[in-house]
Amino acid sequence: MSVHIGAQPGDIVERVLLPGDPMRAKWIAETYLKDPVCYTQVRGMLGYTGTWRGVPVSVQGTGMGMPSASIYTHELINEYGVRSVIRIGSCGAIIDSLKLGDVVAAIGSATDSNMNRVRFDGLIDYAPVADFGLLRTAAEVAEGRGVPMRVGPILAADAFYSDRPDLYGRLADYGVLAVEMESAAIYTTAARYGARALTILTVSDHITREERMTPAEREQGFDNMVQIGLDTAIAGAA
Ligand SMILES: O=P(O)(O)O[C@H]1O[C@H](CO)[C@@H](O)[C@H]1O
Ligand SMILES: O=c1cc[nH]c(=O)[nH]1
Repeated sequence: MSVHIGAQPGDIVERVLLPGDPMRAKWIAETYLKDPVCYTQVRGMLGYTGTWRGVPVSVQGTGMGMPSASIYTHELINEYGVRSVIRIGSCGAIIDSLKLGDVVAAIGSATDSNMNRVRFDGLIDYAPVADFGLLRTAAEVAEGRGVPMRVGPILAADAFYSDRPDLYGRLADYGVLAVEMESAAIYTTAARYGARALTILTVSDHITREERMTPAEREQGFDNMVQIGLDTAIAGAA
């Protein structure tokens, strides 16, 4: 086992879905995967492996925020040989044209996190981006399913409760679609260790309209996103 994941070598397969919420990982495993096996309960951050359309897939909770997500992404890639990670999360819409339940894929992730400033000594504004192959596959899968999926940049924020909500409006002026809290760290960690990463999100809140899903909807109301994530994860392996 690694420091934060209680799995043995071989328990986790090379393609992993990453919800922030560990209870969403449990729901996905029990709802979509065949013969799911829970391989870790360390810190309550549940992880499962099963099969989707006959192909082995793992699903691992990451917790909230970039420090937590980067721990799980690092250990999955470096300790368990994971080659592709697809975050499936909730987000707050920044732009007006998104509504609750809409699906978003993050082509790139702006961030207020200090982690990459430390990495590059504050000299470079590193641009965390999605793997193009995964993004293209997800776009094709969404289209094939008839699910409109908005592709664009998002914000990965350290704070859920921001003291600077005025910045959301400015980000919208620059085409930033939505805010969540992990994508920049997952994209950066995957890039650093030669793995592929994508973030797909479902709009659970609207930042300016003050609309929001219930906690139960955030845990289990994401069918379109989950199935796009699963089909994208197994593309080429089926
Ligand atoms: O629904 P998840 O995947 O946890 O993602 C979003 O929800 C949490 C905040 O409520 C943060 O983790 C944010 O990124
Ligand atoms: O990080 C997040 C996730 C969902 N909704 C938000 O407003 N922020």
